[in-house]
Amino acid sequence: MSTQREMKERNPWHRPVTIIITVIGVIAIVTLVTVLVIQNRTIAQKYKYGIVLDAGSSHTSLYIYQWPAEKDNNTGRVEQKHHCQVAGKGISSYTATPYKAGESLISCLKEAKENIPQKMHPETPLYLGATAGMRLLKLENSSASDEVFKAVEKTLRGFPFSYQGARLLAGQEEGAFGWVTVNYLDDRLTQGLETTGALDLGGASTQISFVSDEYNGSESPDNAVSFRLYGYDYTLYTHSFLCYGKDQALRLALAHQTKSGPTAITDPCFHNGYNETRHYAAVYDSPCVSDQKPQIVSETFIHLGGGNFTQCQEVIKSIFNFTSCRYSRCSFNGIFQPPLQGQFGAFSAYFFVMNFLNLTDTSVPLKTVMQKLSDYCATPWTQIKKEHDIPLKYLAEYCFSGTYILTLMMEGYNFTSETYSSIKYIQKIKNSDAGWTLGYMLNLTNMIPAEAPDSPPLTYTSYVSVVTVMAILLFVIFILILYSLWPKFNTEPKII
Ligand SMILES: Nc1nc2c(ncn2[C@@H]2O[C@H](COP(=O)(O)OP(=O)(O)O)[C@@H](O)[C@H]2O)c(=O)[nH]1
Repeated sequence: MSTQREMKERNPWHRPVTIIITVIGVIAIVTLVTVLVIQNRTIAQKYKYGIVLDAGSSHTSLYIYQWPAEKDNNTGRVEQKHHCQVAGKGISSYTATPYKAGESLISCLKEAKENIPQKMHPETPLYLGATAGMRLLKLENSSASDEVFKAVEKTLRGFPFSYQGARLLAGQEEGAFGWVTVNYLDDRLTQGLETTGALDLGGASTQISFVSDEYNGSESPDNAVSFRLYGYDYTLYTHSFLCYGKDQALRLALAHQTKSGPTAITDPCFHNGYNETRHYAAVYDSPCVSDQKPQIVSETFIHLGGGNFTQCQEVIKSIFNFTSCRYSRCSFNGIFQPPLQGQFGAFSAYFFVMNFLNLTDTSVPLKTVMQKLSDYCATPWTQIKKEHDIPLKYLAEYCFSGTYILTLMMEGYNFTSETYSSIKYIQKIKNSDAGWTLGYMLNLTNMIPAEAPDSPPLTYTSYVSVVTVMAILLFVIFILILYSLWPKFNTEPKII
């Protein structure tokens, strides 16, 4: 002890040197870590934005997406920042007053202005895609559809965003972009993992899209969409059935039951006690059923409920045509479909309906699911109305919609009681809605590269951790070297 004290006393700069080196070392480490963390945070807080309007048959939705600015054209995750549901019906319902289709979008576009920083407005791309509602309107009245598009375009151009066009999506695009959305959000594309199929049920059309090892696009090439994403090649099977969305399918079912022009029908897909007067003109006012319109005996018919699941299934089966198939295998209506493969995500109305019916758990045996739906359909209308406080128009249709979903899947697409559990009913994946809009924007902004981008070997967090640990290690080694040199320092004053 006394020798040490003597050494310190004889070596006047011994303590100050230690203190100074320690202080400098600590300052260096703190500075290094602070710079790394601040640098990281500043970059991550800068976002870019994109807006997509989904002009569907039943309504229009606006989605705002955001992604970290520095991860443009890279693997950076694009996520949904905001969703706004446009009040009123879909744009295809404004044929008599097209300007109102444009006006209907204004409040959601104003919300978009509030949700995106002002300085980013001019560089925020704005897209509108219209689906089956407008596809039907175009078939029915092409000039009316043009007028609606013009009105919508006028409104969109009046906002400070970078307007990129309003257009009608083809059925294949709707199916393929829904598939891209699901697999992008599930992080399957960057890693080349086995993909998830996509089942989308809208109001006017329904899409099925999946990759099958037994499909390379040579049989029925119209159903093939090929992609190269992140260095992996995909040949996707996709088909969109126009008129088989749940609202048009209900018209097909009603048309089937009223083809002889009766004044009343007992519909097994509606609850016992249900009783509504319907106009023939309204039921048949769609290109999906207009050619089946009976010679009218009366303007209206009484729509009574029968509440019978099995009979409802029979009615629904009759809207599918299973008789002709010119391919090796078909789903229905003579449309080719390869064997089902892998997991499937079922979204949009698949989710709304099955969620309402408490039937989203597909690990429950299909037999039990059918029994529960059968019990629900057999529940009297007065009791259903007492138990649920939602608009009666929607409430009345869940027995039909649930039965339609199961029949479409089992009879139409050929799922079995064994493969039913490969379906997951989904609404959102990591806070972004499942649907075609995200895939559409990713494609149009070139956000998914064909080749795998050169990514740094470490994630940013690992990089910061490694640099910090190495800095501390170097500092400790530096101190140890210094200590090993101390005897030399200590002897010098002694010599003096
Ligand atoms: N129960 C319920 N049904 C919905 C909801 N949103 C839409 N639907 C219905 O689900 C169907 C499909 O809706 P959507 O996917 O928006 O189809 P689109 O309008 O054709 O694009 C339509 O029949 C809608 O009326 C919802 O939040 N709840």
